[in-house]
Amino acid sequence: MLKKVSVLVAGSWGTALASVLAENGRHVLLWARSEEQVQEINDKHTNHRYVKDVVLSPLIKATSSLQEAVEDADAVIMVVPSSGMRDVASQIRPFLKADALLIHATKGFEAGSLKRMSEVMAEELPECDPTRFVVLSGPSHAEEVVLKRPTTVVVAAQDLQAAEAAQDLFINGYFRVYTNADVTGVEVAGALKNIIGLGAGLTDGLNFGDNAKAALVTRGLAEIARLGTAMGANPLTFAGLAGIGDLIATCTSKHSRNWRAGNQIAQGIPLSQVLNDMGMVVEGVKTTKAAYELANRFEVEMPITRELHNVLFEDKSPRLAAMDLMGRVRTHEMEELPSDTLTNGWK
Ligand SMILES: NC(=O)C1=CN([C@@H]2O[C@H](COP(=O)(O)OP(=O)(O)OC[C@H]3O[C@@H](n4cnc5c(N)ncnc54)[C@H](O)[C@@H]3O)[C@@H](O)[C@H]2O)C=CC1
Ligand SMILES: O=C(CO)COP(=O)(O)O
Repeated sequence: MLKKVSVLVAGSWGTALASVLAENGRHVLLWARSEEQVQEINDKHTNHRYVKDVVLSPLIKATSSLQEAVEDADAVIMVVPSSGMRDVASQIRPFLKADALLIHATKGFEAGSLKRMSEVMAEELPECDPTRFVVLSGPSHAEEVVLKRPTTVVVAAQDLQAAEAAQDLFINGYFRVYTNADVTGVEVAGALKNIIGLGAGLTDGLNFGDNAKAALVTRGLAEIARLGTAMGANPLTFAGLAGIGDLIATCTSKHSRNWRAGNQIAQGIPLSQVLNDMGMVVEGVKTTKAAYELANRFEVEMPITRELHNVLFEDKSPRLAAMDLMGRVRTHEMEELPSDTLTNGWK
């Protein structure tokens, strides 16, 4: 029985996941970095900056002490931005029980090392069994989850019992949780969909229309699956919730910070201002850089990622990037399949 459950940290997604746990009758300890936020959550049962107009369950209590949050916890849910994962994982190491169920719901890679979040956790938490690390991902905007709108996610772990323990912890009538064994695929899909979400915001901002967005999502999925497979993922994972599911949610929703960032860039607003004004994490920007580097490392063709990289970091005009994408050398739709499969049907 998982008695003490903690969520790190009290941003949008951490607060939404804490709400699901509270709905399931769990007492949740939510780590917040500022005393003001702790007081707001404990006294007013709100977390206004991150989840507007929502009254939180009294079962959610906040603390600013990582030690208090993690000590004796049976399950710890890590929902820090990817840029903070290593630091927070190293800080909790002295307090974390080695057999605690460790779940992360972060969508990104570590900048520089290009490591997946579970790899970063494994390095910083060597006492814990990495086969029991769980990643939770899928189409799930915090804004809808706190309103108890029907949502589906996937939890992946190498160890089936760990995945099922995470499934038991979160599943309820509005939050349906599926299991999967493909940790790499679920992590890669969750991180890379944000790049395409940014691209969808750009596409919509440039009024390119529905055909262009459908193309972006479909060809985006193709390059996500290409890199993911090269990194060891099961290609089928990309047809699931963490793959096409989250692409649909991110590319079609105005809740998406990545979509909104892309949309603002299309209006000519500088990236630094977009990020500053958002006041919340836009993982897709750093992930575009990481994926561009991963594509080079694994020698995988990722044209959308490359063009977006050039728009974000090389000052390329989004219209020129779109023209260059459309003008690429002609190719087969399933170019990554073995050549005998490609010619099949034409013989
Ligand atoms: N918001 C959403 O709907 C969803 C978000 N996610 C993912 O969850 C992760 C967190 O995102 P959100 O909660 O949405 O972000 P957010 O911007 O709403 O909140 C971020 C939180 O992280 C804290 N923080 C920032 N830097 C930190 C650091 N270095 N160390 C510790 N804490 C730090 C902030 O104080 C804030 O509480 C991201 O990887 C995101 O992609 C995943 C699914 C849904
Ligand atoms: O991951 C998300 C929905 O599944 C949230 O997307 P954004 O970070 O773009 O808001």
